[in-house]
Amino acid sequence: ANICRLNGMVSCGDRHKLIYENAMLLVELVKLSTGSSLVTCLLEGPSGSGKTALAATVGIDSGFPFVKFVSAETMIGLDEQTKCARIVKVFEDASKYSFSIVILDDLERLLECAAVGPQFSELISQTLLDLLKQRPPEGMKLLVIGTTSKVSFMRSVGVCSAFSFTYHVPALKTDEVKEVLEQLNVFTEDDVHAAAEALNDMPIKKLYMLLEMAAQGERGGAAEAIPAGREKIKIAHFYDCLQDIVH
Ligand SMILES: Nc1ncnc2c1ncn2[C@@H]1O[C@H](COP(=O)(O)OP(=O)(O)OP(=O)(O)O)[C@@H](O)[C@H]1O
Repeated sequence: ANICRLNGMVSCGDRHKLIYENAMLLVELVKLSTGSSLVTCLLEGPSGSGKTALAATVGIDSGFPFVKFVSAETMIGLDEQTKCARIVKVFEDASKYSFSIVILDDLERLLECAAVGPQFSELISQTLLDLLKQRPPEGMKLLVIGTTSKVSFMRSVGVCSAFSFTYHVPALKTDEVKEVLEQLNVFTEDDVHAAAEALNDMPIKKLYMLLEMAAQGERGGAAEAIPAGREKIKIAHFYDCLQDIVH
């Protein structure tokens, strides 16, 4: 059992909520458009800020019959041509449905190229740029959501401007951290405030890592007690863990 899995999605403040709402408006835009339509949206922000989770949530909540992730993880070891073919195939599959979402997860990793020479694949970036411009066949409606933590790199290779909307998914500020901690209920009421005060500019992934560490307890004993809600994280131990991750 761990804290992250037990709690599912938590709300992490108005800024994240607004991005979700905007993205859901794009879903509506795609739905209500007449003829064919292609809407593209880029979620950029620091590593671990929750971009993938947000894109996945929009995919699920859209109710669209075709929602597919394109991610580098499923293409490890493939050559450029094969990767391109895989990506193109996903878009072809999408066009068989009236309403589709394609999530291009972690664009910088999709563009990575193992071969020596340039650090990214021109072939893959050109393929993506073409797909982001290509109008789907008549009657097909497609929303493409890209995610990246390397926005300036994406800008330099022209990928940013290929998306019609861009949203910045931020790391969490103190009050947003507090909102998350309150939902997770891993501190006593007194300690929630103190713990949140110690954290600012924290990507949600890092926050979870820190909490998992702290939940292990000083002697590694309380691994089950805290996720199960039987015990709370001790604030002194939490501060120690925080020291460990910042240094
Ligand atoms: N609202 C949320 N509620 C609960 N967990 C979340 C939430 N948002 C993100 N997470 C969790 O935080 C971790 C990081 O999120 P995610 O992978 O979406 O970030 P990312 O910005 O895509 O990261 P990267 O830049 O490394 O690809 C994941 O384990 C995810 O499940």
